[in-house]
Amino acid sequence: MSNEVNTDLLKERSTATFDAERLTEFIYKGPEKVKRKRQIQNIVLQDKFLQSFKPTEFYDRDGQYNNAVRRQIYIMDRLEELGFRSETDRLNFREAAAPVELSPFGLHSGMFVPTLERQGTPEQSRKWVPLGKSFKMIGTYAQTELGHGTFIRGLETTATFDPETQEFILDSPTLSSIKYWPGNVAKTVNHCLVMAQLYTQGKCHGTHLFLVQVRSMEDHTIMPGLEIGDIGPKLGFDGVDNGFMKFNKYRIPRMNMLMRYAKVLENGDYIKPKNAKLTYGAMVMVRVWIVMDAFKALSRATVIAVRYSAVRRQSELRPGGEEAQVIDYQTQQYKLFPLLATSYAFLLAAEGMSQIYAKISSDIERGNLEDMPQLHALACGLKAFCTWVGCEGIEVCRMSCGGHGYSHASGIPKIYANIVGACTYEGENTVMMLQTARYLSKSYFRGQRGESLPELIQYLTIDLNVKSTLGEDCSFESLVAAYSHRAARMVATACKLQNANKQKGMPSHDAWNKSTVPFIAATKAHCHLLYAVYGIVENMGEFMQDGYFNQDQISILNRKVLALLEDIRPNAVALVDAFDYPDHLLQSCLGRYDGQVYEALYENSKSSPLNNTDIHSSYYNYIRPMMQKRSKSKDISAKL
Ligand SMILES: CCCCCCCCCCCCCCCCCCCCCC(=O)SCCNC(=O)CCNC(=O)[C@H](O)C(C)(C)COP(=O)(O)OP(=O)(O)OC[C@H]1O[C@@H](n2cnc3c(N)ncnc32)[C@H](O)[C@@H]1OP(=O)(O)O
Ligand SMILES: Cc1cc2nc3c(=O)[nH]c(=O)nc-3n(C[C@H](O)[C@H](O)[C@H](O)COP(=O)(O)OP(=O)(O)OC[C@H]3O[C@@H](n4cnc5c(N)ncnc54)[C@H](O)[C@@H]3O)c2cc1C
Repeated sequence: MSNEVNTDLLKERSTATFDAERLTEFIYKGPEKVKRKRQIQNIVLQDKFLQSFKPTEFYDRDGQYNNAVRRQIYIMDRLEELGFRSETDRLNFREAAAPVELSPFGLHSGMFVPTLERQGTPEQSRKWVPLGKSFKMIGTYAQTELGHGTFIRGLETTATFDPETQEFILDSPTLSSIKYWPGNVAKTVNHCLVMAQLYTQGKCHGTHLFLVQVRSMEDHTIMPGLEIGDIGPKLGFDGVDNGFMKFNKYRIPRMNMLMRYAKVLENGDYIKPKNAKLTYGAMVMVRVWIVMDAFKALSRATVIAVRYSAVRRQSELRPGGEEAQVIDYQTQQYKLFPLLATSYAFLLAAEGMSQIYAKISSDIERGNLEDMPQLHALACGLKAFCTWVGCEGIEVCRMSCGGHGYSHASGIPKIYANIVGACTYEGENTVMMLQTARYLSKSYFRGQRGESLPELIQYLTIDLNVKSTLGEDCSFESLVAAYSHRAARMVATACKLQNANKQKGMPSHDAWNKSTVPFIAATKAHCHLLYAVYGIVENMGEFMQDGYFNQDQISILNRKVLALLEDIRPNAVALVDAFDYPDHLLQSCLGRYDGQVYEALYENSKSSPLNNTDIHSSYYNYIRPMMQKRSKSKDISAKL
């Protein structure tokens, strides 16, 4: 490979109107943090073991899982040796060391240990959390069943208290009650946090979490009374062993129920939690993280597509002129620049969401549950919105790289295959949006009654008769007002339909169901408040429906969006460079910093396993016999 940087990319970088390094410092919160991140990434780059892995797509599933376990355990050991204690250092190391591989221990660190910490009594946490943190106990979060994922109240696994033995008996009474999907259940873990219907004194008290040992701590054999296995290949997540698990009257001690909020006493008495939804805390936390995952996935795809578009030349823009960089086509800019802006918006939204989560979750820990519904609504809506928009955007990035985007060598298919799972896991997106919609609906009616609303949704009470004051400058205030107006109008419309349904005599659940399509649209509009001119132009109908904008204003917006493409054009490469994703993190022949994409693609294709031999065994096994048979055939059409 040549060491030179592609001349087009060099030019792009030299003509940027701002210093990309300053923006990188803003993203990572200061020059010292950027320096530290790069140092850590360099440690990974110098590490011979970590660099010895071929791209994951060159391994079969068994190989991918095996490599994932091997690599992740090596990462854990190295983190210990290096003495990295800060969460940021550890995350930077992990991301650099395994940039496109999901960890078979992800749910252990991401859900299992935090849930033990937050949902266990102080005594339970003291006992289990150190075991989890030191990986003496490896666990996961096992909730979903063959028959139910969304509807947690419909889960069928039972945990029946037996006061005689002071145990819970876990059982899978039906086929549909078999746990199905939980990550890392199949081969990796020896413990699970199992969500099951609690029965005591003959009464069901709803779903609760239980710590269940599923494999022997000595030899990893499956505990008697359990059936466990892998669910098979999926769209992505190849390094993750999503599993099934069936309980056959399997006993665990009473104290293995997580009892921070709800309790079962020795005599079988049940003590209710302050709020039954506290058991769902782990899901809320992961939904918040997913917003950051959506940012990472979309921004990586955007870096790849923008850099490649600056290097790729195709067709003549000026008749008879040189072939143009595809980034100079207005249509290409319209595809990619809004995604670049969206990436930045997602980053800020994810950071804002994390701060809100930290504040409200610490209130909850202290027993103040007042803001729980607001946190839930925000996390559900943003998780769904950012994963939907992120996935659509990644697909646009892939297609904007033409044919090469379709190759794994572009790096984009893997980004997509992993993040698209997030539209489903941790709450299917439509269902999540409808949770936010319920919150908006209730808040709208509260606003109508003159009650005060939390700051984020105070816009629901604005006067809908006011028209836009947007002028040539497309001021920030006029844009925010437009989004608020559109969302408020759409929420009001959906609520009015819900009300009209009720007034027709429908029971409230039907009145709700028969207004959920407009509610989803309204909730998307609510989440869309992150956007500016592009979002209006793309959804013009919704902004115009009640004549909020006049014809002149629409023309202003259409002109503005095209002018913005021109403003961004000289800065597009610098704006993606600022994310500061090194090549080994992107794992993309198209998104390389040096832009040497053709050399990289050509080199990469040589490592395809099909190139191990010039003549493939299938020639001897099938093609040659077929040709020999045909050449002996009397059929003249087979003779050349
Ligand atoms: C490669 C390239 C890399 C490059 C790119 C790099 C980027 C990386 C990209 C890749 C990523 C890497 C990551 C790897 C690891 C991932 C592992 C995956 C983990 C997945 C784990 C899971 O997948 S684990 C299972 C999750 N499974 C759910 O998520 C079920 C949803 N289902 C519900 O969540 C409930 O079922 C549902 C609907 C709320 C109703 O709940 P329900 O029926 O009990 O309640 P009701 O309907 O009766 O509601 C009664 C009232 O409670 C309110 N309420 C409900 N919940 C509440 C709450 N939490 N807080 C407050 N309030 C709440 C509700 O809003 C009502 O309020 P109101 O009355 O005011 O209307
Ligand atoms: C990659 C991946 C990893 C996963 N990891 C885990 C894990 O570690 N642990 C775990 O416990 N689970 C895990 N899951 C399972 C996941 O959490 C569930 O699949 C998810 O919650 C969706 O539930 P479901 O499959 O029941 O979908 P369903 O609810 O059956 O969805 C099917 C359709 O019905 C619609 N629908 C359902 N209910 C409603 C409603 N009330 N209103 C309107 N529409 C509705 C949905 O919108 C969807 O279109 C994982 C799933 C995936 C894909």
